[in-house]
Amino acid sequence: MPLENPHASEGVPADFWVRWPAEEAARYRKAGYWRGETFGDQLDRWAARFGRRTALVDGGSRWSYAELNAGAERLATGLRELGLRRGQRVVVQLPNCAEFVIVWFALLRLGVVPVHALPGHRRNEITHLATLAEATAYFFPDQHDRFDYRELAEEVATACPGLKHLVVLGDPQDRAGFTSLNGLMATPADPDGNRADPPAADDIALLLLSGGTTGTPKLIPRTHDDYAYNARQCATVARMDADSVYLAVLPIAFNYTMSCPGLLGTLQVGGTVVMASNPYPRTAFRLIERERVTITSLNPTLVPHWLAELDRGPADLSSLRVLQVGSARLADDVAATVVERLDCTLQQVFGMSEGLICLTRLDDPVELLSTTQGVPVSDDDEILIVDGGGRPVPDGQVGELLTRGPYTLRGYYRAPEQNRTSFTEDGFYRTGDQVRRLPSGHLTVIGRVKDQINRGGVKIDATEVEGHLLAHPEIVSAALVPEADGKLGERSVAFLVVSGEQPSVKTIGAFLRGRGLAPYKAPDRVEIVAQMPLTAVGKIDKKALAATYIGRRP
Ligand SMILES: O=C(O)c1cccc(O)c1O
Repeated sequence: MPLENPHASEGVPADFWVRWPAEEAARYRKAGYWRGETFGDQLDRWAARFGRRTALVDGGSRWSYAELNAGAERLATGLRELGLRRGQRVVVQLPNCAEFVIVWFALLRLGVVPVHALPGHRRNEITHLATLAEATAYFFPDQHDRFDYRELAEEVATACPGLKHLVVLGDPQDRAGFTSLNGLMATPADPDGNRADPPAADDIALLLLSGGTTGTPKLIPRTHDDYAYNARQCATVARMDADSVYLAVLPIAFNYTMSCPGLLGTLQVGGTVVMASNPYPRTAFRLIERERVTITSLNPTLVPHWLAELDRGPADLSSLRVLQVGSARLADDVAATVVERLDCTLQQVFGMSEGLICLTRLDDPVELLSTTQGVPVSDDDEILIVDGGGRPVPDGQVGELLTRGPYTLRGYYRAPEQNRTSFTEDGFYRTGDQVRRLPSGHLTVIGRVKDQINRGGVKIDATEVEGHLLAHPEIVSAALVPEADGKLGERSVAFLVVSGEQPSVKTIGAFLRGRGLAPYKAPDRVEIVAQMPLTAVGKIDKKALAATYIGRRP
């Protein structure tokens, strides 16, 4: 099956992915946004330029740029000998560790496309991703966070006959059909072989996951060209340089941690990336002290834990210059506290794996730093803020954010139906976020129109969970609705109409786990109702549910 529809650039709906129109692509190249350089080539260039500088720190092990490149070279050779080829897709589900980075660059050097699964995903999600992407391999750890991924891999392999290779980081336990990642990483390098059939810079480099609102996770194609630009712009705005030390606290598979500026933004300026193996502030503080970390990124849920850890005892965070907070709305008062308590610059981040990234600028006045979610990172990010009828609203008024630009997708991967509704005819992506724009260009996130719960920065697709709830024999009707939560920002409430015995949160959670759903998607609260309020067109009226049963204030 061809990976792309050759007519996509002529405006014909693409089955696989939608390229930017030729005119825009030419403009982005001319402007120097798209540089025609793959991530494999970038790693070569960085290794030549930054050779012995430290690229990566993971626990006690340190990798120079030259060592990172050599490691990626060996693994790429091993993966090629295993049979992986340019254009194939693989599911990668690895925690924050050096191996994630080596796997990522080895794959991209060959033009094999990683699908960025999250550590919390389980049978249902991984099976869906592997099936949708027609993946030929699955990379996973032996164990992580008290979960054994080897069992999961065996279940997934049964459900996905197309998965030829199960590549495990750590102990394969002699399980049949498992390939040891460490073994592959010891392959003698064949650099020429690895470059025999290189990808193009405007090919899909990776597939990110959408937060989703339509029942099943969607895949976001990102090219070498556009993703490198994303990382570079964010690194410039965050004023990163070769002395920057970035601490990866949130899952590395997140777009936020990968390239806003994250891992990729740091590497392209010759800085150092430090992997935190867990998100606890104590771990982070120790690493900040030891490695003299200069920048890290958190979500709003972690912020109070950091402040509490500061209260607990002295910590030397003097090296920290920028604290990014994003992936959910940071409350203005918490932002003000961060500005006051931490001797570094708060940088609010609002963005999406689909593309557009907004950052507050380091020299923004405190008022803007603590009440807005920043300005797009590219001069060519196009922003429209529209009312329900699609008409632009004046500055200062709230509307839905639409966007288009040099690193914002033009269509989801293999989702022609979805693409008809997620994009305007002229290629603007409908973000589903409600924002307000100040005359300075700063955006403030007010709410959302999409059917989603943002649970501590992790997005849950309400429709997807409702579909699973309806599979329960006694659930007649189901609606998942966000509710304000002091710790998570939002938590999920499942409103249920049931025919038999009333299920509890616990039994519902167990039921969903049994269906292979990621545990974070289970409702935090269950509310049984006699019947659902309906809208004029007969859909469940979630606004009415929220108004009746949910306190508006946290
Ligand atoms: O949700 C966000 O704000 C966000 C920020 C940076 C990068 C992302 O992918 C995001 O989803």
